[in-house]
This record gives sequence, C-alpha cells and structure tokens, in this order.
Amino acid sequence: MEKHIVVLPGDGIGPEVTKAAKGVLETVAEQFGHRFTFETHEIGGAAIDNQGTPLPEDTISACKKADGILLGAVGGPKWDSLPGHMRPEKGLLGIRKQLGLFANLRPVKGFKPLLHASPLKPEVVEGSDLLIVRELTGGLYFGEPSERRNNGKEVVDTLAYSRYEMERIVDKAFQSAQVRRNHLTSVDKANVLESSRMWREVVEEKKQDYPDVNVEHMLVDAAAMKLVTNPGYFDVIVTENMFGDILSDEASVLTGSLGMLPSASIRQDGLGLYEPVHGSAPDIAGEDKANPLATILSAAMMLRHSFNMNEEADEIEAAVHSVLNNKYHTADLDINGGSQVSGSEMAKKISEQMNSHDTTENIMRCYA
Ligand SMILES: NC(=O)C1=CN([C@@H]2O[C@H](COP(=O)(O)OP(=O)(O)OC[C@H]3O[C@@H](n4cnc5c(N)ncnc54)[C@H](O)[C@@H]3O)[C@@H](O)[C@H]2O)C=CC1
Ligand SMILES: CC(C)CC(=O)C(=O)O
Ligand SMILES: [Mg+2]
Repeated sequence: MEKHIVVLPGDGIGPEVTKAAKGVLETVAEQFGHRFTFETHEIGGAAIDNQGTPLPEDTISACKKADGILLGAVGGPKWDSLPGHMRPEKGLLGIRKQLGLFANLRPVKGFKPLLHASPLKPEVVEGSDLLIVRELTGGLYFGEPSERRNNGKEVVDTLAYSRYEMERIVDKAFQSAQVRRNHLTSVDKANVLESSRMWREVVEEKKQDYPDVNVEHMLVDAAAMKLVTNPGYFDVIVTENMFGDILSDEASVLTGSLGMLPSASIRQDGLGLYEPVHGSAPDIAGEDKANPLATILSAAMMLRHSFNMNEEADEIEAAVHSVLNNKYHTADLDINGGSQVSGSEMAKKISEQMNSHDTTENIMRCYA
C-alpha cells in the first residue's frame, strides 16, 4: 500500500521522537512491502522562528492532503513570554481545530516488563487497561473571550461547548466502549459547571442508543483519585478537553513514564494526527535522552486507525514489548537490572527486533 505521511517535529524533543518513529515506520514499510512517503513541515516554536507564525499555511495544506500526520510536541521556555495568540501551543490547537480532529484517544495500558517501573504498587497497576476519550476541539482551550481586563486587574477564560460537539464525542466514546468491555465512565464537574450539566444530559440521552454499554457519571476530582488507587475499575473514560488533558498525564504514571503514552487525534472520516501525550520536555531536549516509545506507539496507532494495518501495528507493539522484556530502557524508566540506552538506541532496537522476525509473541501477553 502507498501512504503519504506528514511529519510535524515541532520543538524540544519533538524532532528526536518523530525521527525515531519515522525510522520504525520505514522498517514497517520494508517488512510488509508498503511504500510510505514522508513530508516534513514546521509547527510551534520552530515555525514562529522561521516563518513568524506557529501554524503556517503550507503546514495546514500539507496536513489536509496527508493520509496520516505524525506530530512530536510544541513549546518551550524560549517562546514563553510571547502573547497568548502567538505561542507555539496555538499552532497545535490550531491544527487540531482546522482539521476537525475532535476525538483524542489516549490508551493507557502498561507493558508487563514495566510493572515495577511505576511508582504505584504493582498490585494496583496490574491489569489496568483503559482508554481516555478526550474532547479535543472545544472547551476552555478554545473559548472566547480569553483575555486580561480592567488594566490587568481581571482575567477571563471561557468554557464553551455546543450540544453537537458533546454529542459527537460521547457517541465516539460509546462506540469505543462497545468494542472494549462495555463500561463507560463520563467524567465531569456537574456539581459546579453548567457545561458539565449539559454534558450529563447528553450522555443520558445517548445511552438509549447503546443499551449494551454500562454507563456512569463521575466527578473529575473523584476520578483523579480513583485513577491511581483503582485504575482497573475503568474501561473507557469520556471527558471534556481540559479534564482529559490533565487525567491522561496522571494516568501515564500507571505505565511507568509519560514517555510511554501514545495518542490519536481523529475525526470521523479516518484522518488522524498521531502524537505522544507528553510535551516538548525542554529539560532533556537535545540530549538524546527522550523516550521515543510514546511516539513509536502513536505511529502504530496511525497504522491501525488510519491505514487499517493491524498486523503491522501489532508487530510494532510486540517489538516494544520484546525490547523492554530484554530490559532495555531509556533514562525515564527504571527496570531492575536493566540496560539504559539513549532515545535513538531505543528506536534502533525496536527496528532490529522487528527485523529479527522474533516478535511472534501473542500481543495480548505484552501488557501487564
Ligand atoms: N502536545 C504538546 O505539544 C504539548 C506541549 N507541551 C509544552 O511542552 C513544554 C514543556 O511542558 P512540561 O510541562 O514540561 O511537560 P512535558 O510533558 O514536556 O514534560 C514533563 C516531564 O516529563 C518528562 N518527559 C516528557 N516526555 C518525555 C519523554 N518522551 N521521555 C522522557 N521524559 C519525558 C520531561 O522531561 C519532564 O520532566 C511547554 O512549553 C508546554 O506548553 C506540554 C504538553 C503537551
Ligand atoms: C497545547 C496543549 C493543550 C497540549 C497538551 O497538553 C495536550 O494536548 O495534552
Ligand atoms: Mg497535555
């Protein structure tokens, strides 16, 4: 199959982790006889520096024509003093909005060899396998007005949603639950926020269409607690943009590192932007220390969700498992008696593992 992939490295560790994932995609293409072509474009701080805007027009038009988009991360202290509308993060928010990527799927599943890498007790982490379905193009990150007022003595941000925006993400979450364990937890703050009360109404209406799914409501503060005390309780979590952003970083603790969590930002027709959950990690950028596995696993999600290449995606996930099982890990992970490798070495090991054709283990056994 022929597929055209747009790569948006972005800032900080973004270029390192996207380079790593691109290498693994090239291995997939070789192994399975596909032809993947790549086109790189700027976004975020790099685009501000070179083109004066965090989201250049040519980046948008290339993404619109792509079969799949792979993004690293944006932002960093260099651009922190810019006004809000000029910041690197606006580039990422902008591309999600312009492409209509309303559903952010963040699977949280620990690899077995990393069971002890989490600071949580192994018996708490073991068996956790959840999916956060985060609304991605509405809510506080997009609401207007968002501004300083009264000579800087006041400030306002706006949390706005249309009923339609809620309905489509809630539908997506019910459908995700149907192909998993039929358990949906809708997370909100309905005791305080009007938007959350509408969100609950939408979930209540939609549940009539999915009678096989067991659905419940949970307040976000309680959900945050339960995620680290009883993560095995959850199957699919659906929530609005900011709550999903925060809960997914928290959930990464289950997997041992933020550097392990992949994500897919998708719309109904299958186009997707695939991006690690983490940010640009300026504290380790340029040191070849970053864990590339979140981005490599995001590339596997691209193969599965946008290209319908399930066997190829399985192959990547099995290779990640094998390499971790052989106790190779990057600096963010702690594997007892393991060998620490750099980010680029880790990526090389994944490709080598795939080329060795020794990743025949049942994928179901990869996860804790
Ligand atoms: N999707 C995106 O582009 C995102 C961008 N950001 C931006 O990134 C910048 C830094 O934000 P932070 O709050 O520091 O969040 P961050 O996610 O970049 O880093 C948080 C911590 O996790 C570590 N970390 C993150 N990814 C890692 C990886 N792959 N391997 C090893 N360690 C990893 C970092 O070293 C840091 O200690 C900010 O400018 C922020 O706006 C933050 C989150 C998401
Ligand atoms: C620009 C931010 C909203 C990025 C982020 O933290 C995320 O999407 O997880
Ligand atoms: Mg985030």
